[in-house]
Amino acid sequence: MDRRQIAEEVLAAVGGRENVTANDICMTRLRILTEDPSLVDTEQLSAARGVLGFVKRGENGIEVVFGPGKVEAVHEALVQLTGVEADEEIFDGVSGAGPSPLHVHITANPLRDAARAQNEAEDLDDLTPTEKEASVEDLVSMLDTMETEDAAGISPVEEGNSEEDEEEPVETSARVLVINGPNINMLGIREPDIYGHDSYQAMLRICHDAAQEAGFAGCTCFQSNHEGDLIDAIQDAYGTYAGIIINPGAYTHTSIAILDAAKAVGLPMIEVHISNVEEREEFRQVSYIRAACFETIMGLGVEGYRKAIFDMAEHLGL
Ligand SMILES: O=C1C[C@@](O)(C(=O)O)C[C@@H](O)[C@@H]1O
Repeated sequence: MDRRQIAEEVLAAVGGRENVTANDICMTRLRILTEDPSLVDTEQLSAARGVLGFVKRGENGIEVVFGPGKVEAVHEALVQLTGVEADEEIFDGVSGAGPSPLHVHITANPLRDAARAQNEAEDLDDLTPTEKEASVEDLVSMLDTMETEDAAGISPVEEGNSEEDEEEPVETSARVLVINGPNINMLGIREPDIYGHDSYQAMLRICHDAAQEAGFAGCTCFQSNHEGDLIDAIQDAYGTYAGIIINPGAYTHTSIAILDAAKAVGLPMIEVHISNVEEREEFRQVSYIRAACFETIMGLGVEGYRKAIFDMAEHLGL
């Protein structure tokens, strides 16, 4: 991703460099004040590469959402292109509307398509509680058959590091991806003395519930017995998910390629193992993925996924 090209695309969408009167960044957002807000083309903005969504602030302000770790580079390029230095007080005194709902641009990929399907189906507000239950169940089984359960999504979450963020919390669209490697789909059947009696379905339910309780907008569970599929899932998560919970199964101990994919996308990751691998065979003592994870949870059975999701939410400031 060429940061300068992205900054140029963003600038073109907000009415050109002359239309930018001030700018700043926070964790995942590029903040821009425009001279003439009517020149902002939100469709064009949504289509700009790397842009996950935008939030309008007051009359003239707009926050453009990028994945974590991307916004600084784009901001740097934007400052160079506009010659307008960052101003931390950019939105001080911006009156009027609080943040508008987050508009999200989603480009095609299988996980996102699953997300979109669920997002549409997840519009449960006008259903009765029983209908809601039923819809969630239907959805879970539908997405399970695709080896993907649950919502996928969109943007990372930002930390409320400014005063007005604390006053006007933006509803998050942060979604978490749970990736499981080979044989995890055999939970409940597979060596129950080591992995317990809880089924894979039970684990999916834990993830789904935990994600909802922890404040995520959704959760996708993906399982594959194939290394390349796991790598694809990690790559597809880029720009879509706020964080990844991963149990690579036996690939934990062998796969440099999965580690490389994790490092490539740079998303916050937690490594989970159902069993306590530290107390097992010598060959399980190596974990390649650990180098890309900020936390490892092991030996808690399927409950480890719940902890991971809550820890991820805390890490993201949800
Ligand atoms: O498949 C698995 C499951 C595992 O990752 C766990 O969750 O405990 C531990 C791995 O060593 C093993 O190969």
